[in-house]
Amino acid sequence: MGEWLYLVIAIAVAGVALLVGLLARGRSGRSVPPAGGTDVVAPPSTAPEDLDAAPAEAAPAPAPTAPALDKPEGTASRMQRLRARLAGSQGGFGRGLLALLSRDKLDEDTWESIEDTLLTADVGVAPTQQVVDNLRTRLRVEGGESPDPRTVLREELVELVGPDLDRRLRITGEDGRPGVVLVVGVNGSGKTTTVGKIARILVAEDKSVVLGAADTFRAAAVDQLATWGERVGVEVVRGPEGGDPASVAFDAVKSGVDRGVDTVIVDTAGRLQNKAGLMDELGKVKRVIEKQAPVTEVLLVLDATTGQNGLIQARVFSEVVDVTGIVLTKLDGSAKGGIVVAVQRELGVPVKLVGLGEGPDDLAPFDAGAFVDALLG
Ligand SMILES: Nc1nc2c(ncn2[C@@H]2O[C@H](COP(=O)(O)OP(=O)(O)OP(=O)(O)O)[C@@H](O)[C@H]2O)c(=O)[nH]1
Repeated sequence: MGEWLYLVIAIAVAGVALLVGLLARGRSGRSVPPAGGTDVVAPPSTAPEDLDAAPAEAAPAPAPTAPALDKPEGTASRMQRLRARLAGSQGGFGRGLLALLSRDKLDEDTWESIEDTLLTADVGVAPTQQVVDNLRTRLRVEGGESPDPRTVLREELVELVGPDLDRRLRITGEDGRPGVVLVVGVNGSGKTTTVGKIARILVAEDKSVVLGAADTFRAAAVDQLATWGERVGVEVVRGPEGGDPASVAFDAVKSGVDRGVDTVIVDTAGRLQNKAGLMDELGKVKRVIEKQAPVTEVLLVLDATTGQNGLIQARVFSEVVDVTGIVLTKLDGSAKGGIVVAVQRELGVPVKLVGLGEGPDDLAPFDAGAFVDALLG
């Protein structure tokens, strides 16, 4: 009798289990168990138009968080976009040269037009003469097949721009200390904007950065830099308005050293009232910084639209500080890309970065081949 009772109970339990199993299967509509044997249940099938609808049971409200940070544009898309912009602003100059060189007959009038085109693009007198002489020699048809003007022009322009110059930014320090980038240049050349843009490039490359707002002369510049920093979560060290720029620079580099960041970038004031004043101020900023860590890069920011005037300013700055690289800004607003050649010759320092717009990611490393390709379209 006892055995019978056990048997009946066992059959009843098995029956209930089977029924529950069938019901569950019917509800989920699934015929295959989730792969991997986990207990993750696939979400109920949702019609596409329902995807945006809020779920019936709202998720708990997110805890208040810090303001969302900007995600700086990645290198590949930035470069592609800016190359197109460079071609847009400089293409006329390059394509104009190519059209002249592609004429059936290269007479004296044509050579004169080629020379004028180079001079108008701010290449400078001596480099223009040199490139015209080389083109004349190489494109002289001496029987046989005539050389391809595009290939010859490309090679000559790349050579003019300097394919072998070391254009790497020295943003890394030694002995565990940060790299220190000092950014100098006249008012309005785009220093503060450039400091912000470089910070974004570094953040996009997962580098840690501190900014020093040592342009204490102009309160707006300090606020402007603070905004650039906030947008990408970078610390900006600032001092009182009209305070000592060297002291802000010192504090910024100290903070960078203490926090063990990769790079400190210091923005400076651009007053050019007289050379002695500038020398005193920038000299002091550099000396004071170097109590903490060596300055690894001094970038001179030059506005490409200022032509010969810009070159004179560049010379004054290079006499005051040991410039190691040039940032040519506003190339988007000037068809005079030849200034790259002129300024490199003038200072003996490579152009390392070019500014191609007011957007936060409109700064690109300079590359001779890519630049000439953009000129030729
Ligand atoms: N179109 C264009 N505008 C730029 C570029 N770089 C900077 N600018 C603009 O130039 C103006 C001046 O830039 P700032 O960064 O304030 O110049 P600054 O040298 O720091 O000026 P001070 O603080 O007065 O010394 C701003 O309106 C920038 O948006 C560029 O590459 N292209």
